[in-house]
Amino acid sequence: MASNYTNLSKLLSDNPHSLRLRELIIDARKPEFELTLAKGAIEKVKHIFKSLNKPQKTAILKILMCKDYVLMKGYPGTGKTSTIVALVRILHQLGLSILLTSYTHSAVDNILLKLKKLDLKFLRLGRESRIHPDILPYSESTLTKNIKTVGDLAEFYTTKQIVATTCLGTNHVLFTKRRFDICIIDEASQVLQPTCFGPLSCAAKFVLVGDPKQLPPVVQSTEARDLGMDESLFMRLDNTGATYELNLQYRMNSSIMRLSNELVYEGALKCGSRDVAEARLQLSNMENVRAELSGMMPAWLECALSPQPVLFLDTDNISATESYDAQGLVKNDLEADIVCQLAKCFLRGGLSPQELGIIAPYRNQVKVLHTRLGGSGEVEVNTVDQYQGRDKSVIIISFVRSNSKDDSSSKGRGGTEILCDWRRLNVAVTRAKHKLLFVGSVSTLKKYQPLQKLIQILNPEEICQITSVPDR
Ligand SMILES: Nc1ncnc2c1ncn2[C@@H]1O[C@H](COP(=O)(O)OP(=O)(O)OP(=O)(O)O)[C@@H](O)[C@H]1O
Repeated sequence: MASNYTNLSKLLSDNPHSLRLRELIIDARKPEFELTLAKGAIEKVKHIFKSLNKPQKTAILKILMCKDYVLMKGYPGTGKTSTIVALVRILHQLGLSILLTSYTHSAVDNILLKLKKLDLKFLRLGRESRIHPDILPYSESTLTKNIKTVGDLAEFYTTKQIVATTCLGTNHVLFTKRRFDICIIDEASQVLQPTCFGPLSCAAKFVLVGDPKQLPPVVQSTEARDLGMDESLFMRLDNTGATYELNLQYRMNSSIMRLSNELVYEGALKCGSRDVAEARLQLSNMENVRAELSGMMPAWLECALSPQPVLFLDTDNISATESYDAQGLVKNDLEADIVCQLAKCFLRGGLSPQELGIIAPYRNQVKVLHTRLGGSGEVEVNTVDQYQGRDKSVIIISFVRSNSKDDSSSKGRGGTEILCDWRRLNVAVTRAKHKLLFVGSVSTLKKYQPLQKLIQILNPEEICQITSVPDR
């Protein structure tokens, strides 16, 4: 919290840079752009542009031409990381200094691992315990090990062309000494506005990379949320004419992508190639599993194991009612049984455990599933929040809620109920590459607007009734 106050005081400081930032952020002044690029600039970096698609190229060109800022809106799987890597290479080649930041340590290091492979040199600030082991050779303590004098240290801090840290890491002494040509904030739609002001105050212009249709900043206090604390800077600046969209995605096949398009993106999301659009789950041993189970396999399981990419398994016919543990936390044991049976079949069919992901909106259900799957090795079970920015070949989502309470009681839980959050649902449905399975009670889930919409947009063959309880 203290660094957020410090950042706010920086924004309110009496200097030309803070004044310009206030004009852009508080007064919502339109950002300015150069009309052309400097001669020769494109020639120098043409080879880096080659691997990018058209929206990615446009976004980078606009960044090179901007005088103030650009927002790069990256829908799920559209190559945000690849585009940031290309951008950093281009800026580096053009001799500009770059401050690279993100909300989490893992996102910073994800980009740095790719820059390392390309042989780019950088300084990674931050606690060593939070830095990826392969990035440690670029940490401050490693790189300053042989520096003996204050003068040499000052020179070291002022000459590193690429410096990377989290948004909260910009309270380092280095930032009192220098201003970067450009600062990039990845995962910007998850960062609190005052936290963003830290990196912004250290650079002449900035690039925010994010997607306001995915998770917003985490704000625990309902009062603060109601007062607008969860509005990210990305969201605030999204309508000023500086947003460039990356809409070609390389993750989901077309059936999975359609859900997100109909839920939130209004058809803007497109498959990057035919191969991506048509990709299906192909498992080497699935035919054998089907043969072994033939005659014993209920219709819903047969349907779930078929190559069909999207399926909602409805539990209404088996009364898989939600329950509560001693602390009053919600779980659903029967849904957990169904998820485990599905997981076991996919693993026996030849799916690698690393390519199977299980999502539950409630932590208690995550715990139950973890315990049940204990024997299955590395299958990751997590909440939606933990899955942002990640993908798996197959995703199974257990929605948990199943009750006979009337409509008004679930509305009573109102906007704070996790299942009412469109952005969380959007993140959940955009993690699977080849197959996406939902498990839940249609009659209960219809009481939550985003899920009502999801159920409504599914094709009839994408909904299947579970008619028999799986063995434990
Ligand atoms: N122009 C491109 N042409 C072909 N493939 C691409 C292109 N850009 C990105 N990709 C591929 O798309 C996949 C996703 O890229 P990347 O990890 O950069 O996406 P992202 O937007 O950061 O993902 P997330 O939504 O998880 O944050 C990668 O496999 C990457 O190689």
